[in-house]
Amino acid sequence: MEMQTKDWRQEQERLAGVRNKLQARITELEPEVAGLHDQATDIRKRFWEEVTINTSTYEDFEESFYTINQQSAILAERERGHKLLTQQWKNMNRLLPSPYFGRIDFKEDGQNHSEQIYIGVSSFIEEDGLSFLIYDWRTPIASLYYDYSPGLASYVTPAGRIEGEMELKRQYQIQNGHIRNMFDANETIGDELLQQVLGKGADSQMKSIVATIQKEQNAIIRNDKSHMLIVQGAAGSGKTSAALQRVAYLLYKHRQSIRADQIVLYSPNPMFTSYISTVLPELGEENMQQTTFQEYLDYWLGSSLRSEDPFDQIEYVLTAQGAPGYEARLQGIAYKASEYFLQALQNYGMWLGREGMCFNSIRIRDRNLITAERMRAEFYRYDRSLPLLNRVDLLQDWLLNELASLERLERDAPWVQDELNYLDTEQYAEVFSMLHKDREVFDIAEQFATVREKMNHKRREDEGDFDFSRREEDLLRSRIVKESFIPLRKGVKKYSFIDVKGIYGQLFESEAAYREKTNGAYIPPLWTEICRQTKEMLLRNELFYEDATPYLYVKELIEGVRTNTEIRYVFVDEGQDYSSFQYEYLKKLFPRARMTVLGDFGQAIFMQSTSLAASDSPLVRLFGEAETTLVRLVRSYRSTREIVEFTKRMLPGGEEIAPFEREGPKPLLTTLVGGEMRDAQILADIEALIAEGFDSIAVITKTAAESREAHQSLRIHGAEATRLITKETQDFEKGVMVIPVYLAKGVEFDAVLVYDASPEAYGRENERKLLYTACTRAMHRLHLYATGDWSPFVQALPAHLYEKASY
Ligand SMILES: Nc1ncnc2c1ncn2[C@@H]1O[C@H](COP(=O)(O)OP(=O)(O)OP(=O)(O)O)[C@@H](O)[C@H]1O
Repeated sequence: MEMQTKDWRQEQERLAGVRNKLQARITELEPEVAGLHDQATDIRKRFWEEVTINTSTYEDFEESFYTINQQSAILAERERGHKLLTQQWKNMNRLLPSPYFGRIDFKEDGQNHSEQIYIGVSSFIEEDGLSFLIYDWRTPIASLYYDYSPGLASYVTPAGRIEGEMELKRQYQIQNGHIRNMFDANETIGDELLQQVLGKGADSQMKSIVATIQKEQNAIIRNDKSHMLIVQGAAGSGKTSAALQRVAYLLYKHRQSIRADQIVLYSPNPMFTSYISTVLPELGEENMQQTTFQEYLDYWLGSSLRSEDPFDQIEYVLTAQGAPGYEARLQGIAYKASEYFLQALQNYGMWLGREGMCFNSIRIRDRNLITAERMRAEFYRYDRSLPLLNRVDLLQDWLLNELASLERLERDAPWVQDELNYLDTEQYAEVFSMLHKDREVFDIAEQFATVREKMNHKRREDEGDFDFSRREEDLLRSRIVKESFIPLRKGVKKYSFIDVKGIYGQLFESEAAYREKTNGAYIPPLWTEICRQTKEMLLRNELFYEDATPYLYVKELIEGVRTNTEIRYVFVDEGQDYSSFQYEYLKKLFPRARMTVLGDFGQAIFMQSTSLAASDSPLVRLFGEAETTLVRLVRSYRSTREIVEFTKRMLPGGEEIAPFEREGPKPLLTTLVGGEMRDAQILADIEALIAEGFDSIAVITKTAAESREAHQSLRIHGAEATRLITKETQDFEKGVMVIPVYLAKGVEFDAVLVYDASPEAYGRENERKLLYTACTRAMHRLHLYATGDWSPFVQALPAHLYEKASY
């Protein structure tokens, strides 16, 4: 929209005015911020010099205690003040180059003039403490900016809904204190600023979308009602962006009660973690905790068992077709992620309550101290109505008692005698001096003994005496035995007497046994082979990825559930890639947390995927319908209209996906006569893309194996600078890279080159979503290559959606 010059001038003047005030406040705060900092460090340094600890009398002690308390109270007060001021100071500095990005003029019903609301990344209030020069984007009134076009509008405050009329909505691009651009929005004109933002190139770091949050995204960001918020959103619809804005919103809204480390976000891989790590700091907030499910599994499984990671699992699924046992493994993956299996394990828990618990004998020096049989007998003696957990605790107490009495008996065991004989003089000396110390410590007894010695004119027992050496030996024996019982006791406390591996393993003995133990659970057809594979892994102290969560589930069924009550919000990104099992798990792990799950079933490329949106989705059942809100995002912001039109046709049900209006060339399908030709052509295309100014370019392959080959062969053809991305890659950088599709999830590139779009690569139904995921990583350009036929998912697309080339 054309802007009146008068408006421009006024806006420039206001901007200059606000910036002056910001600058003034910064200058004002500067010495205080610096001074406070000095003071605080100063006090901390002198802290222990000023308080002398005097404990000779009780009053002195009280006095010192009081001084310490007082000092630390002053310190805490100063530090609190310091933190607040520093925060303010930082906010002002962040505002200075670009104080705001939006403005609305709002006339509240019943008022006769409208108020100008300028919106920025944090609030800035006049010296008088009353008028807002800038409103934080998270304030209630700022939601008007995101939710409405000019016209009737309303927003919700803690006191109720405020209605009125929005007379103006204006967007600004302000850089280094200058207005670069200004747009007025009305019903017909879309989001100009968004148009501009989306036209730019991909970055190695995700950016905040605070200035252009869309209405449907705003609903996600500000949702504070449900226990479970599920977002099913098309590729590029801003799920991750909205999630991060939501974290910032929650931190603001609940700033009195929630810290950043009480929010945890599950990411698909470490590279993704680095990709999104700058968004919150950019918004002036601290980062939430970030982790992956794998990290958690590894932590709790400890060193006793090694779990495969999800990337090795998917690599197997994608590359091992035709290998013996392949079909069974696939069935196993699906089954072990299902609610059938969850139910089966719950039933198994009941069964274990009646029979079949497995224990590890407690052994000392290749000898059974307490056998598994004894434990089992003891265990099933307890009241059967008690839950498994409580009986395990009873058994634990019993074991600790048993150990105590066995320890006494053990002192006379032959091996202890052997050890005694091998003790060196140093160890003897140590015990000897211990015995003497004993004597000095009990100095009343010592004095008494001395007196008695004098009275009786009799020398008392000493080193040379028989009794003394017996005591010495006793002490040595008990020390030797104690040493070797410490680990046993520790083990019992950590439940290592429970044979979880055996308990999990015995589920996979035979079909009939499984049926019996799980109360007639559903069994997949290739069960016998699934059993064989599972047991083979267990024998090597390994677990398939699909077994890891169920294994922990069984472990906790018996040992009790681990919980973290600190965490208040859990975010799961790429939520379609988690099994119902894993969700069940997260729910238990964080009993006081609300959950936000974001994902796209269209990109469900792992076998254990969960549908997020279906009415019978296990996710909805997790907290129940009443506690769950489901939001769908269908507008795709990442890719140009041409790319979205192309990709959405690959998905059944993809019709509902709507592109944001941004134009570019159609996807290009290049057919080549051979692999050599392909590599040469890909290199030429990369050169051309770089010349066009694109600097984030990804050659996407189906598997890691294919990535390695492609990378190798592209290098041979001259692409030295190309980077190979593997599951170990920690940082996301710009440039040209080769990457397997399952690692490219969640990130985006200026240009995507699908290395091999043949039927061999993407032919089976479960490969459809892989191809879709690969293609939807592209923002501006999409190229596909094939050396023979095209994948059926490409062939099925109408020809007007792409260009063709062949060499
Ligand atoms: N409101 C918005 N304003 C500006 N940019 C946006 C907005 N929403 C989304 N985007 C941009 O669209 C792109 C895709 O966003 P994002 O990665 O959050 O989508 P996603 O739904 O998580 O995608 P995927 O499912 O493919 O991982 C990003 O570049 C993001 O900055």
